[in-house]
Amino acid sequence: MKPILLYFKKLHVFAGARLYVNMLLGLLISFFDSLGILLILPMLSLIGFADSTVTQLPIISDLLKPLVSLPASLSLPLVLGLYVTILTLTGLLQRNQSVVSVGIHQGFIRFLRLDTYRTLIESDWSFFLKKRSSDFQHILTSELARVSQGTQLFLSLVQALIFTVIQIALAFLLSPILTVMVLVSGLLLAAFARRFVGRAKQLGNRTSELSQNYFLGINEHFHGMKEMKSNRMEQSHLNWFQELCVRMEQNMVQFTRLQATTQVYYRLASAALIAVFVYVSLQVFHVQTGQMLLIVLILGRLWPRFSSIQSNVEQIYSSIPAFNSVMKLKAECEAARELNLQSQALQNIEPLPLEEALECRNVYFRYNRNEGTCALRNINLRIPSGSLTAIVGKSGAGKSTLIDMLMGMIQPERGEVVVDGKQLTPERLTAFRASVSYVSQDPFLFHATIRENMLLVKPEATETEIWDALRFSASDEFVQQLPQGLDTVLGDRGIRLSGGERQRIVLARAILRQPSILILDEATSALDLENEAKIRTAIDQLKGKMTIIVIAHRLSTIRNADQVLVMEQGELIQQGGYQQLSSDSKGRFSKLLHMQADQTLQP
Ligand SMILES: Nc1ncnc2c1ncn2[C@@H]1O[C@H](COP(=O)(O)OP(=O)(O)OP(=O)(O)O)[C@@H](O)[C@H]1O
Repeated sequence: MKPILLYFKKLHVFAGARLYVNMLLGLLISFFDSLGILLILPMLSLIGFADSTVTQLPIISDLLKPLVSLPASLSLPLVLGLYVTILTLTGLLQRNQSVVSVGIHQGFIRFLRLDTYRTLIESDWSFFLKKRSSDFQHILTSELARVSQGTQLFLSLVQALIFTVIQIALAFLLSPILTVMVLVSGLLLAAFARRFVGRAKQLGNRTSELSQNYFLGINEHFHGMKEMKSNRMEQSHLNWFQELCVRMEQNMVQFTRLQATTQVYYRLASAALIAVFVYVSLQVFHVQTGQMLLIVLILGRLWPRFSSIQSNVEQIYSSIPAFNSVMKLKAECEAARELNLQSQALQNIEPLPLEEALECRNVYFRYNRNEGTCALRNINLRIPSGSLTAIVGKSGAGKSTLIDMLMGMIQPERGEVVVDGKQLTPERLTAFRASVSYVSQDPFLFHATIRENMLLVKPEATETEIWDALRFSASDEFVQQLPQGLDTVLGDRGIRLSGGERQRIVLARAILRQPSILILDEATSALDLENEAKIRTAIDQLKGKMTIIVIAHRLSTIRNADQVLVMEQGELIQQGGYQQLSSDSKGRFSKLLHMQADQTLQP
């Protein structure tokens, strides 16, 4: 229950006074509902269906007192009118409560989604490296929906308890002994049903686990659709999917069976109890018929409440695993927090441009601190401001890791990253990141127009600035030829660009931001020679205006680099000017150059 109470506290903070208005409405509804029941007996008595003992009942006699002085022809219409008024009032209150309740519920879902998503994106990059993206999707969709449902159920549980307490109080006024008898039976039944609650939690755990697998599976399948189709793996994927769906179905059926079973127990118990109750009341306590009728009426309405409270509790317990997974994710995010998007200070942070040099001093890094292998080992380098630096090396040598380190996306385990002579501390990170533009190996564009994609990084950019950036990346011509030019929608249901075209648009977007440091991770690998040459020339022209760091597989593209860093197995094994390194025939760089030359010459 602890996680639920925590979320209920959040609900309390979120809804504030509305929560109490909602409860007050519930209280009034229960009160009028009870009043409606109480009026049934005077009505029956006035019509002549019940004996005179009814009118002597404790509360009923009070209710009837003002009516006694009236002529008989007036009292019945008055009671009937009162009855209709009470039911109408209850209906109106119920309507208002539904509106208030749905407002609280929907608002709370929005609040939870936003709160979880914000905490997620405030985490640092290392956190995302350790996690599966499908787990985020699972928590943000399925688990959050269960959390919000659980909170809603908790709210209705509180409501049902208020109703029950009022009805019990009413029954107690009419007959304390009988009410205590019913209550003791109810408590015994609840104690017996406890094991069902435990089972409900178990099934809830399984629901979480299965839906996590479901998200992971479909995510992988749709990402790898091309591999799946080209390798004829459709059948094995379908088999996996089918098996999981069957398990999910069985889990839900088991939960429904559990709920149905407890409901049957409650129904049987209520029938048995009412029978015992009527027998004992009449034979042992010699209760008056009118009183008997009224108590049965109240209890008849109370028992379904007991069983719905039980069903609520089972559902709440089955959603506890979802509460736990959201809370676990939030705790992990908070431990990895690098930003506070709600802080006012963040809005006023100015970019920190590179004035002198970006350096690594004795930097070590491991992705997994429990393993011995270092992705970066004893890295010492200096990248002067305004220079063009190329990082080369075999696949897996540590080039991308080094770039992540230079951008402050990951933190050194030992050593330090230094910007203009000062350590890149978490406090300076946001300002530093604001002056870096990065183009990855796998360029990403949103499903939106080209203009929207460009404006994301610089909302105030003018049309001329956008076209200048596109010209820089040699993409102006093909964008002009698109049906709607800059307003062409990209992505799934828009124009699909080739890999090279995407790279060029993303490069234009990076340039539009006018960064102090431009980082290109194989950003021209998908381009044809002609476009690559154009971009190379454009980048060369940027030398001196901004600091450029490129990872290049095609070594011919980095001839104009001021400095080349050669990586191998996480170490920086060579560094120097292009000419200097290529003339060192024993060095790793000249070997890489020869290997590429041989590959190019091969038929
Ligand atoms: N998220 C990660 N978790 C664990 N290990 C990782 C992760 N990313 C990279 N590595 C490991 O770190 C090492 C360096 O990887 P990195 O991606 O930096 O190499 P690279 O030189 O950029 O390779 P490529 O040219 O193929 O992109 C590799 O051994 C890789 O397996």
